[in-house]
Amino acid sequence: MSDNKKSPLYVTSEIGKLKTVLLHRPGKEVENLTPDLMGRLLFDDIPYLKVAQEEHNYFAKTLKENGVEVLYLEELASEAIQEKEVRERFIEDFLDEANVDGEGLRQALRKYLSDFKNEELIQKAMEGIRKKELSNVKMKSLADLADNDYPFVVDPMPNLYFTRDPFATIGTGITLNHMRTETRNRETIFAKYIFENHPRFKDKNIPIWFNRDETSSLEGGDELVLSDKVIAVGISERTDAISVEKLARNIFKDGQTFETILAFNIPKKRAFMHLDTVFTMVDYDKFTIHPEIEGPLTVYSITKGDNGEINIKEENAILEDILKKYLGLSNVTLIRCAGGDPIDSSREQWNDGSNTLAIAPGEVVVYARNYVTNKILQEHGIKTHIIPGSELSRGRGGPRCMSMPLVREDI
Ligand SMILES: NC(=O)NCCC[C@H](N)C(=O)O
Repeated sequence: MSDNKKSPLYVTSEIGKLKTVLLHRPGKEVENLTPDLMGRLLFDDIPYLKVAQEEHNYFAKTLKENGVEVLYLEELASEAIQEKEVRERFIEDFLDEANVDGEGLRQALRKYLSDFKNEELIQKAMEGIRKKELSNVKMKSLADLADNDYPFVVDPMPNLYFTRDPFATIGTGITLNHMRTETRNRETIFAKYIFENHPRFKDKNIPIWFNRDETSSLEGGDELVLSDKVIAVGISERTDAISVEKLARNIFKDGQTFETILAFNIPKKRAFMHLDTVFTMVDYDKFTIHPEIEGPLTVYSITKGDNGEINIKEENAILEDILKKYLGLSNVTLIRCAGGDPIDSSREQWNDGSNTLAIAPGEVVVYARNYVTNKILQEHGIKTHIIPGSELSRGRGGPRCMSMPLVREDI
């Protein structure tokens, strides 16, 4: 893929030196969480925003100090809607996807949003709109008069700081994902507008391997680029098996270097919502793993067949041997979360002990609170960049979940 090195997107591994990454600093959307909303909006507690932002700033600073260009979702999105026609289209799509029904309410919201500058409009779209914000806007909506208990006219999107999930960079393209839940599916509108309209990406012929109008779901936390030939995808609580097959057919057709997709069938449960909550790559031949998935794990290989067809096979070997075979390695080490101790590993996995972000081969960003696993990583020769995550982890995501690499060097 060396001809493509000028592409605004270029990711051929999980561990190549990280050059450009997309983050979102958590904003007021997190303060629109209430106990009644937590379950539906996929949080287990309400983070203290001030501290969550400080922790996030530390994360961004760690990346910048290590030579990474940090881009912010909120900035790219507001730069993408500069043209009046694009901004208007964005508002209409946003209202549709927020299920704002009834012309009276839509008119009130259009009027309310018309005063916002682009940056403020994007922030507002992210944070949600409380009913009381519309008290000065004349509204003629029967629904508003009748359903007066619910405090929002538009729900917040508190999971946006997990930039890993709504789209994923693979090679020089993306999957623009269809998410399992409505709350997370709404987030994909920002990536759609960025890739279609931002000068950095617009007209750059970025291939889209999977689009958000698909009916089956695929989420970025399940998509791991292990090498320029091999992709791992989780079949999980969030990603359907059929989505993996669709991705394989599209990516194999497109002339990229990828030849195999390893589909990891993992238990469907909240704590393991994506493959990257239980398995990440930390070095050429080393991976973190949560021991609880090792027993139930089944891996299927999908390879390029003749005439655009694909071959699907259940792999009958242990995970180390499957990885050795497809990655052409003579040795593979699986580093178990908290060394496999049943109590420490489930506690640390819950707070993303297995969810590392590699910034170079053998160098990862991890949360301080997972000190048992971090020490074991260090004993395996892995350099750990330790960041605080007491508030950030309340959303159930770690450093890999909070980052979407756009460019990495080849390994
Ligand atoms: N890749 C990841 O595992 N992302 C973490 C997403 C956490 C978020 N609260 C969610 O449930 O979707």
